[in-house]
Amino acid sequence: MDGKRILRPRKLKTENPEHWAIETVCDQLRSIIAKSASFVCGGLISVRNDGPANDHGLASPVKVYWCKGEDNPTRQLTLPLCHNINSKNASDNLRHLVHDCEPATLGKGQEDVLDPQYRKAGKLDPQQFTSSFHLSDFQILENVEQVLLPDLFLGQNRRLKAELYKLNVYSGPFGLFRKHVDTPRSADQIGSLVVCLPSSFKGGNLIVRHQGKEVNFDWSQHSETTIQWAAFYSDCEHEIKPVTEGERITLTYNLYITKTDVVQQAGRVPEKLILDPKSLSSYQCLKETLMKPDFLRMGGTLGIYCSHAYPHTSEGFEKLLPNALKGADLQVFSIFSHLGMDAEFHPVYNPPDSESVWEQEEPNSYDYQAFLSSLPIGTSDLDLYWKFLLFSRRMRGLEDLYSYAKKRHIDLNRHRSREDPLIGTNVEPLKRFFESEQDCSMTEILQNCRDPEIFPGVIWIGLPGNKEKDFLYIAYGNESSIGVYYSHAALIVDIPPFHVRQELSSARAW
Ligand SMILES: O=C(O)CCC(=O)C(=O)O
Ligand SMILES: [Fe+2]
Repeated sequence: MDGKRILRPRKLKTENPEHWAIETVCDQLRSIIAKSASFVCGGLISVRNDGPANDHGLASPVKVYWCKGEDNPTRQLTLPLCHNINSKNASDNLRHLVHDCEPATLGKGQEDVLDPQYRKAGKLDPQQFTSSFHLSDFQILENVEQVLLPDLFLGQNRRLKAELYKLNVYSGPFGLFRKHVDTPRSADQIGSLVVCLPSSFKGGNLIVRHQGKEVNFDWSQHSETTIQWAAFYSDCEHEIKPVTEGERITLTYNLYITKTDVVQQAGRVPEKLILDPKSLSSYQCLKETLMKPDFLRMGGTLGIYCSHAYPHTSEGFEKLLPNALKGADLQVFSIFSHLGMDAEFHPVYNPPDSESVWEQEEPNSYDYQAFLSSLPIGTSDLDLYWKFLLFSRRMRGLEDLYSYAKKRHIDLNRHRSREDPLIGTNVEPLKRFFESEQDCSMTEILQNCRDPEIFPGVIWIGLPGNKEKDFLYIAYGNESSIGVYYSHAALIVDIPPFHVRQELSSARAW
């Protein structure tokens, strides 16, 4: 599929208010996804000049202790350097720290490789060092939770857990880390946190990007006297520009989501910190649209491509939903849930384009007439056909539309456009080596391996950006092949018909 094309709701031939209202809600959703949610945050803590740490949020100088191996002495360095009694010793210790670090690797595919053109830095593993810096002294995780893990629906109780990952030193004049995305270590990893210790350097900006937006952290100016930090979702691309002078010394942490139990009262999010989805500006816009009778009067389905990447084919990911949702995806999910509508996370498969079964059909055209003749309502009106689909969803929900068609031998496949994605029934772990014995087409392999569902008439919003390996296959036959099939992630939202929305709005006080 052409990734650059904007997927708009299919334009029907007649211009009517219903189609106009669909366009409006799609634009609103696109703008929620494009602008509103945050993907990164950061802060600064000044180090006190002297005297004991006071309660004005100032930090004590940071002591770092490290030992390169059993035969080596344990060394200590206090940062900022000016806090050491003997400045000559301090500079020596800083040199020792730089020297004792091993070259830092980077993840390429499944491997960790050394490539100084791409990453030039030193590292110590957590078992080789300790420090007097503790995130909890400055409530850094609580701050990060407010931005990256806002509690948008009551009872959610998700929290962040940080695991110290490395100490890194990026030294001038060539220390850098080019554009990359951090390798998630497990299904519950949601972000990365970097804490820059007080040590003078120039350059070394950290730039974090997500969907065309970027945040540039220039820590050089206050590098000598402050601790500076940044946290971001792990799927955001980021880079460290070259350090031109000095030593940029960081502690990096992996951030994981955890769900606190109600029993663990201490871990509960205080009620005052739970954001009300109604306070989001996008909530108002959506609510107004949903109250318009012209918008999907008979109900319908939206397929909203996720804005962030998820390890949705990692073992155990399904259990983390919806807690694992990030940024704009969380906002979309919370708003619809709050309005009483079903929003579900599903893997989505883009059709194997080259398939002859789809090639036969004109792109973008449904074989309405053929389908209509197989329908009990016996009408040839396009709009009624459309409404029939929506109506059957109203009656029995999405899943039943599929089994309805199956029972009556209605081949939905024939009525889909070549471009329509297929929706995976469940979030499932990566399937390794599905074997197909004869000459199987890609469609058959996909269908046998995952059995995704075909829903004509889903209104797709956004772009299928991030993809995950979904299954690996070997197809035997005349021309045997081996390959990987990817899936995207989307939120599938069932929009009830207008009269049900009216009931929901009064029952739930929208
Ligand atoms: O030091 C930083 O600012 C970011 C470090 C980083 O991207 C990493 O360790 O993967
Ligand atoms: Fe990184």
